[in-house]
Amino acid sequence: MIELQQVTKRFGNTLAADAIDLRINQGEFCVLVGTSGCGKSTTLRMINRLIPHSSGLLTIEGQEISQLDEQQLRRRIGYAIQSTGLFPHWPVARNISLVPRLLGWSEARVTERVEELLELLNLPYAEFAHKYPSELSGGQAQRVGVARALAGDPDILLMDEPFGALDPITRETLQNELLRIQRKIHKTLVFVTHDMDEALKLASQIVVMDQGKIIQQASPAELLLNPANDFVAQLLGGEDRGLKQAGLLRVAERMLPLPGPNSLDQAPAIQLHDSLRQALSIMLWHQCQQLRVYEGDSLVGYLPLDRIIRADSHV
Ligand SMILES: Nc1ncnc2c1ncn2[C@@H]1O[C@H](COP(=O)(O)OP(=O)(O)OP(=O)(O)O)[C@@H](O)[C@H]1O
Repeated sequence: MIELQQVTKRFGNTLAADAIDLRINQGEFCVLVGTSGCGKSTTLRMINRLIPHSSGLLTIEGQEISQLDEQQLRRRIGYAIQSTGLFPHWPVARNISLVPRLLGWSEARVTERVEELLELLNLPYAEFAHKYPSELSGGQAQRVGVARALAGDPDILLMDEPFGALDPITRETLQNELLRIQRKIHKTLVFVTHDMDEALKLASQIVVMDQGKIIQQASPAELLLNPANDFVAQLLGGEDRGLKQAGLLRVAERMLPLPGPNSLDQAPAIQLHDSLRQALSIMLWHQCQQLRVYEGDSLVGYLPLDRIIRADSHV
């Protein structure tokens, strides 16, 4: 668990972090979100001591981080940033192996780890291990950055706008991959973004910041239902909130059993795990009011428009 108690950071007269109280449990995907200059990056960087906090208590598993040695910090906390920070004159494999080497792992263990991580990030070893960062696309470089942050098998992964510079499609792909990876490795993730949609998609807990302070901490669903004030509501997109909420709900939650054989032959299809927002979009596009719901190749039910709008509607 990461715990910040009354943690403050001053840069001269600027209060970049103002008495932050925050507790991030093991396995949590915590996203810090807010407008530019609100103190997200400062808060993140205090956790790996890149920025020393001015006052307050900042502990990891109960240990004040100022008491941890450099080696322990490096082992326990991975860090990925937007510009990737890859060394341009080192090939991918060497970039990824930086922390394991610093930790004194054997050559065989380092190689095994690099292979494992490239596979996890969907970068085939034979194709990518020997490439230089300049030979990678933005999305591939970002994957290598994430692989490098995970290399020492840290308990905690800090990510500062890692997908901020990518085009929307690559960005979405990497968001999905990060969710897939997190389901597999179950680290404690602290992720900074100014993009509320990204926060809603990724987070188990969202921390909204403004002017160095935490304004609200809640799950995506709670935040959408009960924004603490107008500022949070505005960050959530005002009247778009309904659509964003639909983006968090799965078709599975509203689907109904099939009314009878062949009764829906003409209806477009959707997958059980897709969102109600996707369902609504398909209905608008096809100008229809019901969809056939599939789990893989199997037809498992149907979703009428009324059930998107009201959970208690039985049509
Ligand atoms: N090294 C520094 N020296 C002086 N002031 C700083 C320093 N780093 C950050 N600040 C100030 O602290 C405040 C918070 O900055 P921070 O980078 O944490 O914000 P942010 O929310 O991450 O913003 P962005 O999304 O634009 O990166 C800002 O007012 C910034 O100007």
